Amino acid sequence: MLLLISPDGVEEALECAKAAEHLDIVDVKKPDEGSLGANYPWVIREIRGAVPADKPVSATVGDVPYKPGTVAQAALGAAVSGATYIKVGLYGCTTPDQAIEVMSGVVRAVKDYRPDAFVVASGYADAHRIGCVNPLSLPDIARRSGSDAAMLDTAVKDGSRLFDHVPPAACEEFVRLAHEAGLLAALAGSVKVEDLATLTRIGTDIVGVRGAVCEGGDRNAGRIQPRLVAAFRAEMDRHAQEHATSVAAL
Ligand SMILES: O=C[C@H](O)COP(=O)(O)O
Repeated sequence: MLLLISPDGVEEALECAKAAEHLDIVDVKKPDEGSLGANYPWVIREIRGAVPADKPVSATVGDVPYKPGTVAQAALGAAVSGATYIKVGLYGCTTPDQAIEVMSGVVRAVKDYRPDAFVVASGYADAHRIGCVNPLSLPDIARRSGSDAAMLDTAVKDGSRLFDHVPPAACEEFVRLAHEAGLLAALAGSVKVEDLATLTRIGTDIVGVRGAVCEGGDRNAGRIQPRLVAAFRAEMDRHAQEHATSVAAL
């Protein structure tokens, strides 16, 4: 399982750089603009320069409206700024067809510019609270739009977590559908260390965190701490090993 960490700007990205050996993807966002809030192009550029070259930089394009042209142009902006993972939160899409239209535009805009870029179609585990597409429709939306991964995060950061809205069995189904479609499955949403056993067991490819690696577990007031990133990674590795041992024993 890959570890994606979301700093809110250059200062925190530098903290991530200190813990670079423990993480896999640095995900630029602007949390005060929403769960997948987009940051400025120059921030993405600066973070790309600050993070070791072998670590991919991801950028969120925002909690986007159903405006395919606008979103495609914004996604290209993120790619031009140096992000190679482009994450789109399909906040304003109420039907799978709308979401496919938005993601198809993103895929074309980004891959025409950089064919090896990795496009992530993200929905929300708490979609029922905001009226957007159903979480389990994301793998099909990602597949039909030519995206590379399907993701879930939570839209409302009020302390409720991924499994509060999409229980483990449904997350397992999400991962299964993503894999069946040839995609990676990414899961996030106030994920904590105690969720790692389940996320590992169900075959999650990427886990995204912020709060869990911030001081005091506070994604807003706390800052990302390299020692918490290292500790989170150690737990991930421990669970991966335990899981491999239990599978081998079957
Ligand atoms: O993409 C990952 C998100 O930033 C997760 O943030 P969170 O762990 O604070 O919910």
